[in-house]
Amino acid sequence: MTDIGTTVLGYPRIGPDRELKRALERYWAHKIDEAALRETGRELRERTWRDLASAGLDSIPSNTFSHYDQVLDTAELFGALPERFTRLGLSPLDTYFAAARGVQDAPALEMTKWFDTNYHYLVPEVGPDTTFTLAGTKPVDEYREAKALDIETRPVLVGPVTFLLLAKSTTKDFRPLDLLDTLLPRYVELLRRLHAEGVEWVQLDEPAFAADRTEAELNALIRTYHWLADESERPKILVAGYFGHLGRGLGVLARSPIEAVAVDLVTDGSFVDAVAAEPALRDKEVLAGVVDGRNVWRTDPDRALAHAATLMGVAGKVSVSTSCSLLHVPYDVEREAGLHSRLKGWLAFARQKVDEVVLLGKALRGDDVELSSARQAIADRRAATALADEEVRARIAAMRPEDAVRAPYAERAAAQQAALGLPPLPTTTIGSFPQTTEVRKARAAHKAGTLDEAAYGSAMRTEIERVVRLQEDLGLDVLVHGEPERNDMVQYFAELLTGFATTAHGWVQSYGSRCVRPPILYGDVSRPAPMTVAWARHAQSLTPKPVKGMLTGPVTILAWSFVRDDQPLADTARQVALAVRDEVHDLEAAGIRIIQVDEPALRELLPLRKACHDEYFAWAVSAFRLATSGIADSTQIHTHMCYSEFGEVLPAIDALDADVTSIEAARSKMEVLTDLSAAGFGRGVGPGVYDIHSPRVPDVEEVCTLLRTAVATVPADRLWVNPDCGLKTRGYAEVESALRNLVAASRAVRKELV
Ligand SMILES: CN1c2c(nc(N)[nH]c2=O)NC[C@@H]1CNc1ccc(C(=O)N[C@@H](CCC(=O)N[C@@H](CCC(=O)N[C@@H](CCC(=O)O)C(=O)O)C(=O)O)C(=O)O)cc1
Ligand SMILES: N[C@@H](CCS)C(=O)O
Ligand SMILES: [Zn+2]
Repeated sequence: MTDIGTTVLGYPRIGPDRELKRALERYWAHKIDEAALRETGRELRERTWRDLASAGLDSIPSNTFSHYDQVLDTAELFGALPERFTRLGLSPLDTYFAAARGVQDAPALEMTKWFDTNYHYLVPEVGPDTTFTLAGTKPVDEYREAKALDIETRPVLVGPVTFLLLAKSTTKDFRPLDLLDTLLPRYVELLRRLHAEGVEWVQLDEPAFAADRTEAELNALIRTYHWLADESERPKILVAGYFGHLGRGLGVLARSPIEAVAVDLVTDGSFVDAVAAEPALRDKEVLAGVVDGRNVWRTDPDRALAHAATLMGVAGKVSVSTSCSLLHVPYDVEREAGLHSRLKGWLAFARQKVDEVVLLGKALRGDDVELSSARQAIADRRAATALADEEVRARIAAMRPEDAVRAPYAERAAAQQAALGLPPLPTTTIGSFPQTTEVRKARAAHKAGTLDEAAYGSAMRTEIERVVRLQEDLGLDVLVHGEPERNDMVQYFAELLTGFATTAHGWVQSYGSRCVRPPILYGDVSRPAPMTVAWARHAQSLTPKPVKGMLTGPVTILAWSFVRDDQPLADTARQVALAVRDEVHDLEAAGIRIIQVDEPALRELLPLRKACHDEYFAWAVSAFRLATSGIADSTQIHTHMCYSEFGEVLPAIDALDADVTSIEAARSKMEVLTDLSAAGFGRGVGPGVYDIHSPRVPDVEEVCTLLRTAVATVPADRLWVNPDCGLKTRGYAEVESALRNLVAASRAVRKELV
């Protein structure tokens, strides 16, 4: 009889009420000291471990807590923070935060998407001279902390190969993976320390192997786990591969002398067959990731048990687990009093998923457990979502290919220039202006019912007027209304579309202290009424300058929601696209001449495996085009992208056919422009010249330098001047100065043109 275990690969850490977010922001504002911040972290860890232990998991992860990001933690742990931070003379914690957030003379590390999720990690910087040392004790400390509570845990670490594959080289022609042999001895040192501490198991995360990998990278995986396993004074090693199937990585891990492998059996349902066919797993423990760590639907117990059962007899031991860390889902659906009870019955957040794992473990052991309520929930959801919105489906079916095509760009560009008469290097912003405490308080009061609709509307209109006047004063060419009415660029729309539900407490960490409440897309989507027109019309009524309408695109709405898993994403995307299209048409009818449809998640949703790229590009691009066509040539469509490396999606960015694309570029010093030009991109482009991730204010000369670089690559008549992204996370003082410098730089470089 195969032994059965239960575990999860990780857990949320921001706190059920975002306690860590509040403590971090208070610490950064010098309102609490380091001890108080650390105490908040300790309380959250204790709560998590106690919850997981009382739920009945056999193995409990630790070191899943972070003050900002687990990749940054790893860089710090191995003494790999760049010198520009370590030489500042700050405390270790402030050095860590300087790397995360930047300070005036030391720009932060780059931040980018954690695989295909909306979580962002900080990109380690390494070069040929990087030396690693075991500089910290965080995994040991957190293990000890749990042990003192009488809770045995399994420290979780970013695996060495994934760490190096995620790192960025500071030197041309140098591959971070070449540092493997200098990094592995430090991991060995850490394993020894953990062993000496009494740690029985350690988890090394290697999600990089859910993407296509070269022979050299697979060899690095082989080398790593032979090297680490060779150490005799070490805990047992579990390697976790998640966010998709492991491809050839599975065979490598199965043949490595490690003790356990965690596999994701949710993302690709067929992977279970490859795992079952892997003879080298017979002496290992396999963690069957059958509970979805990234979506919020209740697990189908029969499917999960069938998958786990397939592995019995194949592996030495099978444990029921989540497909990935639960970092990507909210804490507890029980708190969602406002959710419709029927929908709530279909959902499982992190706490419920732990119970699912425990229940499935018991069922697999042959215990007499009650599965009927889980089965009933699955059946009820199936029955309910089968009730389609026939009107939406009929509209989609009636759409013809020509409905998603605009006139050639040259014709549109001429019509737009005639209508708008903009100067070369026009200046604009990406949409949001700082979300002040007053704005958030007004929204909270409106939600609580203490500020009525009229008073809330009036407060937002006042804010819009303030933002319009500020932009006029700054001398920007294309204005925005500033998005004060939006809690979030996806949630706002989800609240106004049918087919979506939103939560009150469903916070998920996006990066550092920033969180989102991803909406739950459970049914067919339509737009009952205009969503942004009144705000845009109000802003436009205040100024003769063009005001850009501001929408979120279909791909991003899907990427930042919990999506239905009962139909192809492509079908859901078309429904959302049609709703956005309705809004685009209404904005145009209201006299808005420029409309921006943000698609910052275009890169994020790109499948990790190349074999799936073409299918993705086809539906993602056609959804955007469906959303942005059927309008006059003179109406200018903008799109915007950020927080990603764009290399692989450049052809798709081109295929979107937007008139202007604003794109994050400041930290990478305009590199993206060369890449775009090389990909044949020939429309308007606004490379970000102000890094909004940092409180740093760029000076005029710095922006001029970036613009001169840009003008050397892109003809000036196609070049726009804007920040990297929206300004909602920044404060007014820094934003005003930065935008003033941005406008001054644009004017200065304009003069150099001719
Ligand atoms: C642009 N990005 C976005 C991503 N994903 C999204 N879904 N949205 C994005 O904008 N991904 C990539 C990038 C980077 N990621 C983020 C993610 C999150 C933020 C951010 O600023 N988040 C805010 C929360 C936003 C929000 O929902 N605000 C609500 C609730 C505000 C609130 O906390 N209210 C208080 C009460 C009011 C008070 O007294 O102040 C409360 O509930 O306690 C709102 O405004 O109504 C964050 O703070 O984390 C940015 C980039
Ligand atoms: N229009 C949005 C885009 C963020 S990616 C904003 O400005 O916040
Ligand atoms: Zn952005």
